[in-house]
Amino acid sequence: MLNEVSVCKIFTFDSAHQLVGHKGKCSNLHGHTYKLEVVLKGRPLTTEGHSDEGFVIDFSDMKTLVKEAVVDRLDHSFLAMGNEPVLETLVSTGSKVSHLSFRTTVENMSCYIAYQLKLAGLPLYSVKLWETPTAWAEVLAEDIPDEGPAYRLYGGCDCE
Ligand SMILES: Nc1nc2c(c(=O)[nH]1)N=C([C@H](O)[C@H](O)COP(=O)(O)OP(=O)(O)OP(=O)(O)O)CN2
Ligand SMILES: [Zn+2]
Repeated sequence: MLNEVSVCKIFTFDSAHQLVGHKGKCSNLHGHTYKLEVVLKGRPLTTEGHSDEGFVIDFSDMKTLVKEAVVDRLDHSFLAMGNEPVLETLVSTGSKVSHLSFRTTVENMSCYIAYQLKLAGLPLYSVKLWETPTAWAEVLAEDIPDEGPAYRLYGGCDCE
């Protein structure tokens, strides 16, 4: 019986957000360079002579799939819950907005990303999202319910 192996690829993206109602400085509009660690788990391919022999997944395919499913959508966008006073101006002036409909904490963002990667069919093990060089949240794929993460939704969202 072949054993499973975890593989990890790291991505970065830059986004702005605002935590309305936060007691501290994060109630201001501000930005982060997020660092995203995606871990996939599976059995390395055993097909002799195949390009992917010995791979759980080719890192370059992983890069394409993760960028398509989440990174390119979030990069250089405003991460919107929907209750931010600046949102209407951003939309009306054509700025890139990710309409997420949940409070854009790093906890919720990590769950959202994990759910999107599961929906994309990746053999996800976990997602770790660094919001700053000193703060991260991590979620295991098995802890994301099939019907989606348990954050409170505010209005409609473009997540699906
Ligand atoms: N549990 C959470 N706490 C906070 C979140 C969050 O998503 N989850 N988010 C923020 C802010 O958006 C932002 O990330 C600021 O965080 P903080 O660590 O306080 O940032 P600093 O730049 O001050 O970090 P230092 O490295 O300590 O200078 C707030 N809290
Ligand atoms: Zn922040």
